[in-house]
Amino acid sequence: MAAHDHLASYITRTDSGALYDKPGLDLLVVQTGLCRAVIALQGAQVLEFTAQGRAPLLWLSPAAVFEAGTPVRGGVPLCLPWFGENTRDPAKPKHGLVRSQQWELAGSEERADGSVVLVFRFRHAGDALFASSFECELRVGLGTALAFDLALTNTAEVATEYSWALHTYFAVEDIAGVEVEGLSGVSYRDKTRGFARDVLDGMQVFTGEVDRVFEQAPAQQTIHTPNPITTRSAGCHTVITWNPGAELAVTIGDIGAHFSGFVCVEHGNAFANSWQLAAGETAHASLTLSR
Ligand SMILES: O=P(O)(O)OC[C@H]1O[C@@H](O)[C@H](O)[C@@H](O)[C@@H]1O
Repeated sequence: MAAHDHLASYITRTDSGALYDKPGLDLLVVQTGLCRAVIALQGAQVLEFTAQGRAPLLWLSPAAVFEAGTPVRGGVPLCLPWFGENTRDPAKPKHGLVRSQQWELAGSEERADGSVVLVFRFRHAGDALFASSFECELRVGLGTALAFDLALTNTAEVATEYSWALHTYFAVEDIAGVEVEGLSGVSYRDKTRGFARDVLDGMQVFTGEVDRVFEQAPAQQTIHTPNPITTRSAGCHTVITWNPGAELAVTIGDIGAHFSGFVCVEHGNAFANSWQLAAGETAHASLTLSR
């Protein structure tokens, strides 16, 4: 594994000023024979991924804000240690704390197939936002597909509940034509109807605001849009489908009229699938995305 202070030749350090003309965040650009990726050290958030000869996988909002402590709209933010509103204290930030904090690049590895893996670490000491201490390792695999391996360790002395999701924004031609296959027959909670329960019959389509949490979801989905996208997961039992639709999007500063260019199909463990980790326990999950 290459030490983080001697970057491998395929990694370039840059910042959001140089890449997006919006200074504020440190970025890594990875360029290999198989792909190009841009990753923010804040949140270990992959912002762009394009496999050689393929269409870009991810959507990064043209209106994204690049400021320390502000989540970047697009790519693959990791929401953790809680997903969505904090149920015990709704005044706390939505989607936890790791997406808006700096991570450490702990190393990188090259695989025989030409793919590379960047290893990111984050340690939380335990504070008023989240009492238990924990450690996360996120391994980001960059090859013909984009792959994530998450290891979360509860380093606190008490058992703790964690909910989380890799909140992927996929680039689509037009949300109105998108169909997500692989969730038919699965029970979901509909956030647009007070988390009422329902069961999806057929494809998930997006004819307005969609905000659904599928529990006990299957391990594979296909997102039908020009250049379809495949998602495969292991150990992720919750899938969230989200697009705000035109009306709500105008109230979200970093989305606005751009809402039709993305669909969020998020993978993790939340609600009934949240992780209960004993003191010292580590849990693992993985996700592979390709187009
Ligand atoms: O604006 P945020 O905090 O990134 O959240 C975006 C969306 O994330 C989704 O996962 C939630 O289900 C939505 O309810 C939420 O609006």
